[in-house]
Amino acid sequence: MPKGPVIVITGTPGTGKSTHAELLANASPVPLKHINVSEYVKQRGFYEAYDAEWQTYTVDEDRLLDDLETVVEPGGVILDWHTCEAFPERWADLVVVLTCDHSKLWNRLEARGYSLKKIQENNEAEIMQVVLEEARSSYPAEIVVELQSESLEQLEANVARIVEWITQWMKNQEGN
Ligand SMILES: Nc1ncnc2c1ncn2[C@@H]1O[C@H](COP(=O)(O)OP(=O)(O)O)[C@@H](O)[C@H]1O
Repeated sequence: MPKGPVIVITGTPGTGKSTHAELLANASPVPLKHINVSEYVKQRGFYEAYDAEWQTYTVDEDRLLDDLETVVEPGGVILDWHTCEAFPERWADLVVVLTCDHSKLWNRLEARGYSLKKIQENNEAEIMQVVLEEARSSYPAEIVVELQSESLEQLEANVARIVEWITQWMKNQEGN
């Protein structure tokens, strides 16, 4: 039996993935290992190059996924990344897509010191719902949940909702 579910938390940069993942890891009824995939890629050198113009790393997906497979396989993991289509469909028990009003998102990314170009790119992606579409085309509809992340109230409610989902998931596992 898996140790716990595998929860993908995705969304445009700045929507609140890491904030949600940290709170969720603390509040979860089963231990969940929070993997911030961007940090993981940097720490382990799973990238091919650094693109200075876009201030991003070109990820070596084969190496990343090979490594992550062993981490994800036992279960009990939160995968926190701004994209989700690279993960094999079978990995995820739940895919949470965070969304945020684009003007609020703009302010968050500005506060983070992103270049104007990068803010614009992400802002546009949020307006076009790029990550949501990606999640919907990569996973079964019943495991994809869209949650708004614009206020602290929503943050708390979202975490509580996912905790409830985990509790139910654990019960279903016991029943199997
Ligand atoms: N629901 C929310 N309400 C208010 N502020 C939030 C919310 N979610 C995230 N933030 C703030 O937005 C910024 C970006 O959040 P972060 O979790 O780092 O985003 P991501 O991991 O998606 O890039 C942080 O300053 C965080 O405190």
